[in-house]
Amino acid sequence: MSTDDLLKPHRDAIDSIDQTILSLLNERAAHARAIGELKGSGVVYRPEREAQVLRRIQELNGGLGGLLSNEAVARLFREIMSECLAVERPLTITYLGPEGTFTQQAANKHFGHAAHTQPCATIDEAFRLVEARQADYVVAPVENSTEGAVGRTLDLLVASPLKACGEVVLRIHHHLLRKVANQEGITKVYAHAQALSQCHEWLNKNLPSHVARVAVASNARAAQLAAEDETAVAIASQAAAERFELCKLASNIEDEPNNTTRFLVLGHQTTGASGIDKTSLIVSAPNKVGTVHELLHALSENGVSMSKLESRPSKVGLWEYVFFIDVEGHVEDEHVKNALADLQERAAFLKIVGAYPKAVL
Ligand SMILES: O=C(O)C(=O)C[C@]1(C(=O)O)C=C[C@@H](O)C=C1
Repeated sequence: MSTDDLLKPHRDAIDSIDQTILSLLNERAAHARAIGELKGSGVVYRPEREAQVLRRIQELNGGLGGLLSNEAVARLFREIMSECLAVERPLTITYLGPEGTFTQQAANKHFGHAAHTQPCATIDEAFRLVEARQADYVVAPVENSTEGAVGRTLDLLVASPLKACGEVVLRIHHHLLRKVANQEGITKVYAHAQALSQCHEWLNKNLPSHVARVAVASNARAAQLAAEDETAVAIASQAAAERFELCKLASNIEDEPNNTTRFLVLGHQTTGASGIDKTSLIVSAPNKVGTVHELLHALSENGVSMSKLESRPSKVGLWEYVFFIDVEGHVEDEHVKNALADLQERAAFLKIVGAYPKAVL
């Protein structure tokens, strides 16, 4: 028997399975449309339900012991839900552009590719469009595992009326990109300041010292500049390499192999509990000895675990600080509710930025 003959029964089986999958996908989309009609002019995107759907799929997949990894099935169902949601109403997500930034990658990871992503010139503008209801959600970076907090986002969180309804965790890989596929005659390397510092050791070891390091607004902008200048290289993502048709001179050049950025998704809605949630808070303490300890005690006394604590100058009084705190659990959970009530009594200022499902993907 020829190879073609041997392939045939498998391909026939795949054709028939695809037909079944296709009709089931359309059946699923019809239910989504019916749900959308029931929601009327209300909020269509339900992060808590999406997290539950993805977690259930992973649980079912684990039980099946099939060939596909939990990560793979979650990615597939992420896209299925994205298309089903677009049947209800397509979403517009703002982010710090240009196209090809890690934030756009984070937006697509969280909302899938049926959502329309809209690049903005600044994080401020990305927030403003959503605040003015000209877009549905904003995705903004809050912290990087090697670089720490993204100050501008944290400052915007203090004043913005938007609420956090999701988080995205993205592994960051940097590549060295150039218009031509060789290392000769390189005079400068363009990158975002954070990428330059995240690849500092690698650059010291692998590029001659006369190569100038030029910080630009984003890694995608760096890729764009490298596409216009053959003597330049850029540090940027795979997406930027593809978008600007650049050659990859070196892959994964970040010094820290677990380099990860965490993003928040913000919109106008409050999100219900999904079962595995986080709550983001902003707290400021009166300027007295021991108050920070007292604030944190309000959490531990009520059995609430903290997953992040970041402080920044409040910009109001000299030496006054605001604290960005993430806790495990949802504001509707009894122990979190009690901790927040205690915190409210001890803090000069308390803002609940939002409660949202822990990232699944
Ligand atoms: O359950 C809903 O509310 C739906 O709209 C359906 C659905 C889905 O495709 O499963 C789609 C969008 C929502 O964000 C959550 C889930």
